[in-house]
Amino acid sequence: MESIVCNGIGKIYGKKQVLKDINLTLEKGKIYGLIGRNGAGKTTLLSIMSAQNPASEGTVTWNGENVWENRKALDHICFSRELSINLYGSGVSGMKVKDYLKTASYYYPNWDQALAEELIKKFELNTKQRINKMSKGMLSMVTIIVALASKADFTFMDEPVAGLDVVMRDYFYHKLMEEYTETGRTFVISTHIIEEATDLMEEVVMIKNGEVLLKENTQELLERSYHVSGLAEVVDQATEGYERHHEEKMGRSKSVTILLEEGQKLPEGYDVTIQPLNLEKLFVSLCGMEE
Ligand SMILES: Nc1ncnc2c1ncn2[C@@H]1O[C@H](COP(=O)(O)OP(=O)(O)OP(=O)(O)O)[C@@H](O)[C@H]1O
Repeated sequence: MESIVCNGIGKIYGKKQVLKDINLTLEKGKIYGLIGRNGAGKTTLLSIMSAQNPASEGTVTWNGENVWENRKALDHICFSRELSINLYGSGVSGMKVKDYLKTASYYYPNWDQALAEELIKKFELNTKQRINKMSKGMLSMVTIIVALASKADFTFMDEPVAGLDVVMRDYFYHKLMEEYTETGRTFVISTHIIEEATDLMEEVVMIKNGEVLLKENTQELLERSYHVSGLAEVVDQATEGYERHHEEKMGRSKSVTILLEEGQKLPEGYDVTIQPLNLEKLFVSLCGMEE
């Protein structure tokens, strides 16, 4: 089975360790959601997995081959980087969209020009416009076109919907699913708009402070995540022995998030309210601010 494997990836910038011992396997034919707070290390990880940035420690392999400076492996991997103010001053910023897309078409051996043109039309992009004259949403559209038209087996997208209006976000999710269903490519999508994208994610990879906090089938994760609230002492009794997170106290009441472990059932016989959590709320529970 085609896969990308991160083996003990670490990244240090100056004195700061931004990724620590990342061990991750990405399988062919899945959509992964990569979520983490600002600065958690998502972009750094995607750039290392696509060999755009060297790791300080560890290796990334595609089908067992190190991806670093490996043209054969990189033909199968696309990281369509966010076009942003960061690129201003670089060669890319003054480019016309059509020239940027032409460069991408040379780079990716399976480039699908018909798909690129379909997306250009749907997004109503003027391809004669220069990158540095585009709005944030338009820049996202260009990165989406490169990602989808690359037809790379492993395609990474960093906040692809940033700046897109709700109509365009909806179109993107639809097009992504269509592409995924037709081709069985693997997508890794980092996003801060978690709720909207939950249904797309077969697996969720949560990054916290440069480490993988969890990697799990999204549905299974949600089926074991609950919010328990009520009188503080009753909540404490009801949740004893469970994996607990994010306790919040309000006067005599409290709430806590519990994650059921294998074989564990929900607490019974206590006067508490138990509600399932959505992915966004679970994320806040696991990665939110410390009390
Ligand atoms: N080129 C760089 N030089 C120094 N530090 C960097 C560099 N790139 C990223 N960092 C630092 O690495 C850490 C992780 O950044 P990264 O961009 O990977 O996070 P992220 O999870 O993608 O965040 P966001 O959601 O805000 O985009 C941050 O502390 C950031 O300041």
